[in-house]
Amino acid sequence: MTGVLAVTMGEPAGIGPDLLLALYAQRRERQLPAFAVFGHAGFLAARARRLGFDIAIQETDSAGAEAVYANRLPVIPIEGNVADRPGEPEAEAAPAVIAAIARAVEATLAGDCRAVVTAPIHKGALYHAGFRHPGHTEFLAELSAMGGPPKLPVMMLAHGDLRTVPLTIHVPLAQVPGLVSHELIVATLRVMAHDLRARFGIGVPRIAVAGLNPHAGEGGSIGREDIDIVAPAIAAAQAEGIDAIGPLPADTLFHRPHWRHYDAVLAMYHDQALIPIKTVAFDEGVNVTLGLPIVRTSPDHGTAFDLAGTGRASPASFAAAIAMAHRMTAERR
Ligand SMILES: NC(=O)C1=CN([C@@H]2O[C@H](COP(=O)(O)OP(=O)(O)OC[C@H]3O[C@@H](n4cnc5c(N)ncnc54)[C@H](O)[C@@H]3O)[C@@H](O)[C@H]2O)C=CC1
Ligand SMILES: NCC(=O)COP(=O)(O)O
Repeated sequence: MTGVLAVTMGEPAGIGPDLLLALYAQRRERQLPAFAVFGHAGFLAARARRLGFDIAIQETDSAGAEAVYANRLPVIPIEGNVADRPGEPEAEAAPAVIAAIARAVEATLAGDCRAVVTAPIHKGALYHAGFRHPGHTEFLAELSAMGGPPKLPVMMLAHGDLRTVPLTIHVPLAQVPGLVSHELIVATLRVMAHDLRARFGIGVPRIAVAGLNPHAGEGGSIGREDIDIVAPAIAAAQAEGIDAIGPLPADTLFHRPHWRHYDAVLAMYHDQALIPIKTVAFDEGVNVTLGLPIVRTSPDHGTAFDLAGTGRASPASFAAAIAMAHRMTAERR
């Protein structure tokens, strides 16, 4: 697999543009693989000036980006109304934010780029502008399906050997019990088992499944979902040869000696999965989407409007996302 990594510009009012510019400025000392930014060139130049970066930007296409990268930041131009106003999201920028993601996926599916690394989007700002996907994860699945029915995308947060997956993602907590189903658990375990092998090189991945209820239901006295739904789904996955165990109490599962026995944890909802990673590794955690025909990674943090345009945001998680996308595609170059 040849070419650059496709980095999307993300929410212009957030820290994503600051970080990708900072990483380009530090590309040599960090030994970063070549990347191109799918974004608005004028906006990126303005943000670079604001932050005091002496970065030359060159508009190009995916094929020309690798040759440009050594001396100029390659930008695959996305047109639109994108202003340099840190901390002030504007609905007019939303079409360019969305188009940057769509174009990056298109180029990667076509084999012109190696993988997609997304800068954070502000979900509220995009919903306001009519974006109908909960987040990148579901949008990427739809784009990757190229008009067919989307496959199940699975969100994983990863740092070292701690890897967590939320079964349900951006849904109100009140809806979670109704969404925890036999089919979704088995399908998610299949994707995890497959991609832990294919993307992470783990021969026989061991997956722990967290219970939905406190103490995994305490034998049914604190909710029956773990007995009626989660346990039978794990048994069905085991019958297919997937090394899954549970349901285990979510609070003690993340006690360090415990999670080290597993290659990944399937949690039942967003915060159950993301809090452990963001507690131990907010600076270096990576969000990686499983179940796609392409590699997609992202920093684990969001748009941090409070830091945008200040130069104070840490690029470490973004750098880790780039490094993971590089590792996952390097052996196929
Ligand atoms: N992959 C994506 O597109 C993601 C998008 N988001 C979106 O970001 C928006 C804001 O979300 P929040 O919950 O406020 O989380 P956030 O991660 O943007 O900020 C939480 C706190 O962490 C700090 N922080 C974040 N990144 C940092 C960095 N690189 N260096 C230093 N400090 C940093 C912020 O200043 C803030 O105090 C929401 O719209 C959310 O949906 C959140 C996570 C991922
Ligand atoms: N909390 C994780 C997050 O918001 C990232 O979602 P996505 O945009 O990667 O689907």
